[in-house]
Amino acid sequence: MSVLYDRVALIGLGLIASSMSHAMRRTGLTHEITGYAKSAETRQIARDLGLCDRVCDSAADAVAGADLVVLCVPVGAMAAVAAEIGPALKPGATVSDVGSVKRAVIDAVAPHLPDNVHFIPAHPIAGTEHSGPASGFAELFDDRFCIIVPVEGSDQAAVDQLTTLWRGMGSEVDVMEADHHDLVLSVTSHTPHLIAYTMVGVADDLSRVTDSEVIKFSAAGFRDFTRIAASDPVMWRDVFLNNKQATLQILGRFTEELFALQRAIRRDDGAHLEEYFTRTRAIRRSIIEAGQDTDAPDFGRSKVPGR
Ligand SMILES: NC(=O)c1ccc[n+]([C@@H]2O[C@H](COP(=O)([O-])OP(=O)(O)OC[C@H]3O[C@@H](n4cnc5c(N)ncnc54)[C@H](O)[C@@H]3O)[C@@H](O)[C@H]2O)c1
Ligand SMILES: O=C(O)C(=O)C[C@]1(C(=O)O)C=C[C@@H](O)C=C1
Repeated sequence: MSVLYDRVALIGLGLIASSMSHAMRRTGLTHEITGYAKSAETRQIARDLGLCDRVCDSAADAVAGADLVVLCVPVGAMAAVAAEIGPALKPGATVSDVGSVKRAVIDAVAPHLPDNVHFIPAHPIAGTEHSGPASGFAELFDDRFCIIVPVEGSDQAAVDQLTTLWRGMGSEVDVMEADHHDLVLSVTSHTPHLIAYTMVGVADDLSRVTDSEVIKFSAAGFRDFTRIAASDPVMWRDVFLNNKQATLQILGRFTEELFALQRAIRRDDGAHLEEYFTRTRAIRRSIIEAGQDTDAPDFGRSKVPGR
């Protein structure tokens, strides 16, 4: 594949940025990668790993002269980063992000960007429970979706170039409107994470009662929950605070269904339970048939070499 952007700046050097760096280098999508992260410790780890061609000590230095700038920081940090880089951006550059929430990121970032850059938000639907500069790997985005969320007036040529980059990193690209993205992701990603956090929290409370039998005898279902609930606390705090409306809407639906199942159990209503579980089993099967279940059969992706 040929070079798509001469210089790419990655702001925030965690799981997603480090995976992007590996994925871009895998097929030579850029000549130079610069990077910046808030903590000096992270910047040093990134230097030791050779994650970027240059790790800079300020975000403004990292973006100077970059043709593509990708904000890879927690959603709650996007506004401050955009304010810092705004005056240093190269005219004509594309600014994108990888935040898990789109409407709040657009509202936070857009006001800080000059008119002469292209702002094209994006969200790779790929991740793991690990974080930090050492957690990335080149295959993270392979056969996963990346959703591009063009804003009003987005330049089509710039959108096409970013689409080609994500395809070059292994992803399939789809386009969505921001509010729709946030509702869909609250169903498929955000609320499931909250439920996993809750279930593991309940088990942790219980383990004090049962003298850690919950941990000792944890079955496959619970282990899957623990993987999800090990995800980065700051990232997920920011996801929920910035996708409040959709999360509360889906949680409302979730608790209604939970109460209905609770009532079915109390009333010995086996028919309701069996009908419900038959319906949900069909969803799992349709995901597998659509080829979206790239994680099965292990627990997540913890067996990927080097992680
Ligand atoms: N982890 C996932 O599964 C996943 C998947 C898709 C998208 N995302 C999104 O990608 C973004 C990054 O997530 P990640 O998993 O790579 O997180 P991470 O915790 O691995 O990395 C975040 C990085 O941002 C840096 N950072 C934090 N605040 C900063 C600031 N103010 N200025 C500069 N750097 C700062 C941290 O030092 C760290 O290097 C988030 O917005 C997240 O919602 C995550
Ligand atoms: O596999 C995981 O660990 C993930 O949770 C990744 C996952 C998700 O699928 O929900 C999490 C957050 C994102 O924004 C995108 C992907």
